[in-house]
Amino acid sequence: MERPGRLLLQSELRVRNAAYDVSLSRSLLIWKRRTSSPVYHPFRPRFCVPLFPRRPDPGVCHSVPVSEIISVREEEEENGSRQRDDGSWKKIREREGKDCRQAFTVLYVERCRQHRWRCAEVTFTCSDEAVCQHWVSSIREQLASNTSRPKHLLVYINPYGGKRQGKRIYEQKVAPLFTQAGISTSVIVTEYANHARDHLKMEAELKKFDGVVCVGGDGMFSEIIHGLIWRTQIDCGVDPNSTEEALSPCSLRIGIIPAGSTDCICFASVGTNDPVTSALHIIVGDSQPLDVCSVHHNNMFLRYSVSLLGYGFYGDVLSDSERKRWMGPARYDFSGLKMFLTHHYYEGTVSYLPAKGIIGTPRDATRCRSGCVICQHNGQLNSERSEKYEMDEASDSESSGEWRTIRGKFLAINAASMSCACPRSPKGLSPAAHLADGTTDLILVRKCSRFNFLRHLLRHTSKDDQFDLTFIEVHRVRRFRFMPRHCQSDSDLELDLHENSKRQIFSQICKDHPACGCAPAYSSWNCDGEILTHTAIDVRVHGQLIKLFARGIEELPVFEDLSNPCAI
Ligand SMILES: CCCCCCCCCCCCC/C=C/[C@@H](O)[C@H](COP(=O)(O)O)NC(C)=O
Ligand SMILES: Nc1ncnc2c1ncn2[C@@H]1O[C@H](COP(=O)(O)OP(=O)(O)O)[C@@H](O)[C@H]1O
Ligand SMILES: [Ca+2]
Repeated sequence: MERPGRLLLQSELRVRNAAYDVSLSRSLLIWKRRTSSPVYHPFRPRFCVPLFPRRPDPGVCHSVPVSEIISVREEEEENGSRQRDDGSWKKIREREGKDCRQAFTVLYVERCRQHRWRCAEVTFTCSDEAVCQHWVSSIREQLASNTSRPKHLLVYINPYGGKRQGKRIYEQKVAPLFTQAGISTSVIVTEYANHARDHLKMEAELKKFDGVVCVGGDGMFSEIIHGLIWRTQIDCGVDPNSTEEALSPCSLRIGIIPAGSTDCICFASVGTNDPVTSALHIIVGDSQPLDVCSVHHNNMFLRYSVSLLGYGFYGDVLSDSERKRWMGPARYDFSGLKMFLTHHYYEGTVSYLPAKGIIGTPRDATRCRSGCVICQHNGQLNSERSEKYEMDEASDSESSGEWRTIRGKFLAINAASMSCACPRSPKGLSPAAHLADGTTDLILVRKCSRFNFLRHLLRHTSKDDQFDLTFIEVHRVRRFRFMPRHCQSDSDLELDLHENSKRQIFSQICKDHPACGCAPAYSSWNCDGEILTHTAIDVRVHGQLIKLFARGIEELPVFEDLSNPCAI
């Protein structure tokens, strides 16, 4: 068997007017300039920004992982011009040697600022046609042997998400890249809300595809997972409505092309909201598992959530902003300010099952990043647990008293299954939350002054810890329940009868008169950007139920000369 580092090909080729030693192994394509004194650097560095001064001069030596090559294209010289194999014409450069007859272009991923990826290209010329052919076929062979790359994709576009640019973004920025990478697509532009969900549930021929692409915002992504999770359970014979049954993980990966208002699922799993970056993560076949919460009311299934489940502040912001959709993404700023000033608090009881045996807490300084060991460790733990305890987990723990209960008045109750980072808050609602650790971070913001709540909110946008305040508590949990005060048991209600009846009458009178300062009894739940129809809910985390075409946010690489294959 061949060792991974063994060279498959090595030739002297030309890049523009300079000679390069070019080599291909299973893992890397390297081109290294032959002369030791660099005079002319025809290429941009692999990284757009010169972040790494200790690296060898990037004009002299480049390396690209084979896994990050997008495609290879043959170029042919004809009548003094060079013709691409796609038929378009390109003027040959004068400085190219006359003996250079054949050329091929490699398209590859280039990393730019703030986790953005771009498609870069390099053209190699060689005097021998056979050598050129050999290079092209060898690179293509390597790409074809990568089984994680998708070949056929089912694309859903929400034409009305965000600034209504979904269709244009897909056609102009994404589709040409898919074509270059040899990916075939079946595209559906949705005609009504829940079109994508219902198509996935009932019609889509999922066997034909290697993945689903969602062009839209968090609400559109929610439609896609509802369709896909439902369909997977039906196909696997699992009751999708069950509160206790373990759900079957979905095999098809989902790619998100951000074209919505918040796009926090894309931002928190890729590090940026950029359609080209997302398209490239899909092309190279990345895979990132993701936790999903199921939400039930009285044993009746309501919805799934992957990012934020928010009662109080975020629920009110969403309800208010839905009436202002015409404003586009700015509706959240408007409603956010309005709800901050309104300053409603809500009473209720939160019970939760703390996540035991896991590594990590919501107050950690470590962040969930590409290849996260915490997600790997806790993910493994979760699958062992579900094999061991099967369906009895909840009742067992309840009787053994593992559940904890908190009663109080809350400005907000937020459950973040991932950081919920987005451009508005680049570190997110729970900066240390993990994409795939099988837990959600339950954040309780108790009634406090407007000034204190503002301090908490502003800390989402600064380096300060938004949980380091006396009226905030945060717990990493596997399961939780919420019961608004007015739904509590008779004995509870009797205790508060006097105060309660006074309040209920008062709140009814005041429902349409918020200026009097009387708070309504209920808020609603914001579930990944959708309003839930019930306030009393039971939430359970299903670790790693779905997978994205993403790899988590990449750490900024620290290059040492020795780690660079060109320097060895
Ligand atoms: C006074 C300064 C206030 C700064 C507060 C910053 C906190 C912002 C945290 C936002 C967390 C958003 C979590 C994601 C929610 C989306 O699912 C949802 C729906 O997104 P979509 O419209 O479908 O893209 N958007 C909102 C705002 O509820
Ligand atoms: N063709 C359509 N017409 C109307 N609504 C749609 C359509 N397709 C999807 N939707 C709905 O639009 C809502 C918002 O979509 P989303 O893409 O998340 O944008 P935004 O981030 O601006 O909210 C989602 O709830 C989705 O179900
Ligand atoms: Ca999680």
